[in-house]
Amino acid sequence: MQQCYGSIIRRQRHFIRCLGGDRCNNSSSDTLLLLNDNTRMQSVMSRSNPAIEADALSILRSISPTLDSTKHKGQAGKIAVVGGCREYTGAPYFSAISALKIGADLSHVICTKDAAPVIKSYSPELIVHPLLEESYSVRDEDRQSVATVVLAEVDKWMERFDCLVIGPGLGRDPFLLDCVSDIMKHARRSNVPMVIDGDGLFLVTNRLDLVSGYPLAVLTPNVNEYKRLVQKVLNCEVNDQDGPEQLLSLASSIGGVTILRKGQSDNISDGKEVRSVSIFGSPRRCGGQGDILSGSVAVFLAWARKLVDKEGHTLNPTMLGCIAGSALMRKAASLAFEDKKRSTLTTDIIECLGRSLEDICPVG
Ligand SMILES: NC(=O)C1=CN([C@@H]2O[C@H](COP(=O)(O)OP(=O)(O)OC[C@H]3O[C@@H](n4cnc5c(N)ncnc54)[C@H](O)[C@@H]3O)[C@@H](O)[C@H]2O)[C@@H](O)CC1
Ligand SMILES: Nc1ncnc2c1ncn2[C@@H]1O[C@H](COP(=O)(O)OP(=O)(O)OP(=O)(O)O)[C@@H](O)[C@H]1O
Ligand SMILES: [Mg+2]
Repeated sequence: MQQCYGSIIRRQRHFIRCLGGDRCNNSSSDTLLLLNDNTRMQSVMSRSNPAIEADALSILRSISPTLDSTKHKGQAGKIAVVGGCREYTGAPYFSAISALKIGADLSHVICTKDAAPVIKSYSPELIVHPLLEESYSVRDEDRQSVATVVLAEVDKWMERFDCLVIGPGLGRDPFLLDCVSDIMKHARRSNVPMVIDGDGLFLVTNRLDLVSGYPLAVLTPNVNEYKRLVQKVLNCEVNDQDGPEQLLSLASSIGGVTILRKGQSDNISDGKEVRSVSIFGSPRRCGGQGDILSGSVAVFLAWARKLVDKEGHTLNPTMLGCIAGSALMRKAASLAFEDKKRSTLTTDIIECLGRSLEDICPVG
C-alpha cells in the first residue's frame, strides 16, 4: 500500500508541475497544497483521496458552446427535471433554474399535480408539467390507468430532451416511484442521458436494473446515498482508505455508469478511470447545493455529447459533464461564500453561476 501511494504521489507531483502551480509539502497532514493564480489554497491530494485531479477548467472551457447569431432556440440544450412532490418543491426548482442560468435554452419540470403551482410561482422561466401522482391521490383501482396516462404524456416530450435529471425532491411514494421507473425505461430506450440524484438514487439503489449497463446514466450520491449504494452493490462498508478504487469498482459493478461521489473533493468514475475535482468550494453546507450540481451536470453532459468527437477528448461525455458541473458549482459556492459568509444560501449560489462561468469561460 505504501509503495502504491508513493507512485501516486509521484504522479500527482508531476501533474502539479504540469499545472505550473507552486507546491509545498505539508508533512504533518501529508497533503500537497497548490497555490493557484488567485493564491487560493487548494488541497489537491491527500492520502485519503489519491485520485488524479481533473483539468476541470480546461474541460469546462472546451465543452461550453460559443454564443453566436446563427443558433436557434434549443441548440444549447433542453433539460427536464423529474421531481417535486408535496414535501419538496425547492429541490426541482434549484436544479431546473441552475440549468437555465448556466446556458440551457429550455428547462422543464415534471412533478406532481400538487407541487406544480408552487414551482410555477417561483419562476415563469420554467416549463412545469403537473403530471405525476402520489398514492394518496389515486384510488387503487385507478392506478394502472393513471400510470399509463403519465407515461404517455411524458413520452410526448421524451425525444426533445437532451438530458433528464431524475430525483430532486421526488419523494419516496411507491406508486410515484413505479411511474418514474417506467419513465426511466423509456428514456433509456430513446438514449436520453439521465442524471440521477436525491430520491432517484433511493429508487435506483433498490432497482439497479434501471441503470445497470447504461453508459448514459450518471449517479450523483451524497454521503448517505453513497453509503447505501456501496452496501447494496458491493456488500460492504465505505472504505475511505481506498476511496477511488472502491468508487471505480462500484461504477464498474453497475455496468459502467458514471458516479460522482460528492464531498470535500468530488470523485468521479465511469468504471474505467477516476478523476477528482478539488478546486474552489465553500465551507457552508446548506441544503440544495446538490440540486444545483444535478442541473449543472445535465447541461454540461448535453454539451459534451455534442462536442466530444470534434474536441478529441479521451474521457467520455458523462465524465466530462461531471467534471465541468462540479467545478462550476464549487466556483459559484466559493463566490457566494466570499460575499455572504455564514448566511450563504442555495439561492445566493445560483445567483453566482453566471459570474463563475464568465470568469472561467468568458463569452468573448
Ligand atoms: N429545498 C428542498 O426542497 C430540498 C430538498 N431536498 C430533497 O430532499 C430529499 C431527501 O434528500 P436528503 O439529501 O435529505 O436525503 P438523505 O438520504 O440524506 O436523507 C436524509 C434523512 O432522511 C431520511 N428520509 C428522507 N425521506 C425519507 C422517507 N420518505 N422515508 C424514510 N426516510 C426518509 C433518510 O433516510 C435520511 O436519514 C431529496 O428528494 C432531495 O432532493 C434536498 O435536495 C435539499 C433541498
Ligand atoms: N466538505 C465539502 N467541502 C467542499 N465542498 C463540498 C463539501 N461537501 C460537499 N461539497 C460540494 O457541495 C455540492 C453538494 O454536495 P452535498 O454533499 O451537499 O450534496 P447533497 O447532500 O445531495 O445536497 P442537497 O442538499 O442538494 O441534497 C457538491 O458539488 C460538492 O462538491
Ligand atoms: Mg441531494
